[in-house]
This record gives sequence, C-alpha cells and structure tokens, in this order.
Amino acid sequence: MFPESTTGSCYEECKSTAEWLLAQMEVRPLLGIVCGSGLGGLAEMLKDQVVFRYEDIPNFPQSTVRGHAGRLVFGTLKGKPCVCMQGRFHLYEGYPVQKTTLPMRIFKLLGVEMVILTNAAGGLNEDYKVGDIMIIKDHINMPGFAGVNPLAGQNDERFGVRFPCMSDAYDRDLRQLAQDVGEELGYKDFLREGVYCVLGGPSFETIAECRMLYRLGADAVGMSTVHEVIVARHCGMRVFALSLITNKAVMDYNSEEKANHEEVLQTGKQRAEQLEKLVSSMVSRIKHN
Ligand SMILES: O=P(O)(O)O[C@H]1O[C@H](CO)[C@@H](O)[C@H]1O
Ligand SMILES: Nc1nc2[nH]cnc2c(=O)[nH]1
Repeated sequence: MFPESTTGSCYEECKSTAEWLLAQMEVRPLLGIVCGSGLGGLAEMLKDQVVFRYEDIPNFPQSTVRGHAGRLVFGTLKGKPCVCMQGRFHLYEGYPVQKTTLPMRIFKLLGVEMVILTNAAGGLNEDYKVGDIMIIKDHINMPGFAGVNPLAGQNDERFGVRFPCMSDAYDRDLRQLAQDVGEELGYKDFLREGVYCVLGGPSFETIAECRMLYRLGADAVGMSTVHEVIVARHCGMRVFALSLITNKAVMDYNSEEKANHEEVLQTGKQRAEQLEKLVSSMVSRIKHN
C-alpha cells in the first residue's frame, strides 16, 4: 500500500543493528548524544570508549560532511552509560529522511531513554551573537510543510503511535536544568532559549528567506535535528537539544557577510569547551528512572 521509499526504517533492520552492537560490548547506554557540525569533541569526554566506524555497522548510513567524523562512540559520561554519534546525517546528503533518523530508532532499541542533540545554526534573532548557545524550546519543520516527515509512510506501532504529539517535544525539566547549570557555570551572557527552524539545505539562506523565517518565529536556522527529534519523541525518548549560533544570518542587503561552513566549524572550536561543560554538568545531574 505504501511505496517502498516511504515505509520508514523497518523494525527488523533497526533491531538487527542494535543486536549486532550489543553483542560486541558490555555498555548498555541510557543516554544518547548527537554531535553537530564541528562539535564532535563531546564524544571525547566519554570514558572507557568502545568505538565503531559507521562503515563497519550493518545498515548504518555514512557521514559525508566535514566536521562529522562518522564514528559511534560508547562509554560513560559522569558515570552514566552513553552512546554518542560523532557525525549525523542530513537530507542534503541525499539520504531519504527516514534514513537520516534511523540512528534514533537504533538508540531506542539499545535501551536509550534520553537523547541530547547539538547542532550548529545561523542566528536569526537580532539579539543573538556568534558563540551564543541556544536551548531549543520548539521547532519549525519547514520540509514537513511539504510532506517531508520521517514518520510518513506506514506506521509501526512497536515504535510509536500514528499521530504523535509534538507540543511537548523539548523536555521542560531538562530545559530548566540547562538554565540552572548554565547560570551556575557563569554562562548567562551567552545562554539563550529559542525556536530552531530546519531547512533542507545545502545552500544557505537568502536574505529574503532569513527575514521571512525570523518573522515566522524562528530564532535560529539549520539543516538538522528536527527530524531526529520527531523520531526520538515518536518512540518515547526524552529530548534535549542545543544550537550553537555559529554565524549570524544575513538580514541586510548592505551586509558584506557571507555564510560559510568554515566559520561554522571555527565557531564550534571556540565554544566547544563551554558546550561540553554544559552538557557534562547536566548529565551528572540527570536522574534516570
Ligand atoms: O546541524 P549540524 O549537523 O550541526 O550542521 C549544520 O552545519 C552545516 C552547515 O555549515 C549544516 O549541516 C547545518 O545543519
Ligand atoms: N541553514 C543554515 N544552517 C546553518 N548551520 C550553521 N549555520 C547555518 C546557517 O546560517 N543556515
């Protein structure tokens, strides 16, 4: 009934990958982390690492973007068992949206209860500065308006319901924890909370597009995260997500600024340490059921 390309990532495929991974090591992760462009250093915080290259994992897509190493790292962070994706998948790499989000279902079948996602994003909000860290409180799934949703196609109830709620996608308690931890660490001046909008990429936005997105209520724009969040929430994992504002979206026709991936990676390097501290301090205070 549903065409092949829209049937999502099948349960058996995800299960066999999860079982393959579990058979090779003793870590039983409760927390999943996804590293954004240039933010792979988060994975280096894990102790007692067991590392798999994506190319060695059955059914796993391959990373093709600079700043995404393509390694799945297991270990412990502040004593908590974790799995960390050093490299994620984007629509513009040519993968179907279901394939870009397949790792979230594998996380679920590995036993993960909570996911922390990070990304690099362009700042639309005029008050935002390069280097700000934005706690994501909500998203706009722009490709979703044209029917690009990772849950399109036949629904598998073993993962979740046909029509999942998204108004509570970004866990309120985890957002509050991030605010508290950020304040204690002295990050108040560069810690924000806002709305992230995903576009397909890979071209960066025009000036008219940036102006439109800001008027629509987006504070930051990027090419990832939202689809992973939809799939993670569909299968019942708690979600927390952060954007590092790596560049300011160009809003002015007189501006000489040009968005580029170099600047994105450079800003990632400059803020990596604070971002890692924020995430690890949060993890040390998270309680699992
Ligand atoms: O969202 P992440 O993976 O951090 O990457 C962001 O940075 C890249 C553009 O520089 C795009 O892939 C955009 O989505
Ligand atoms: N779409 C988009 N993605 C980004 N990732 C990092 N910066 C940007 C940006 O300005 N626009």
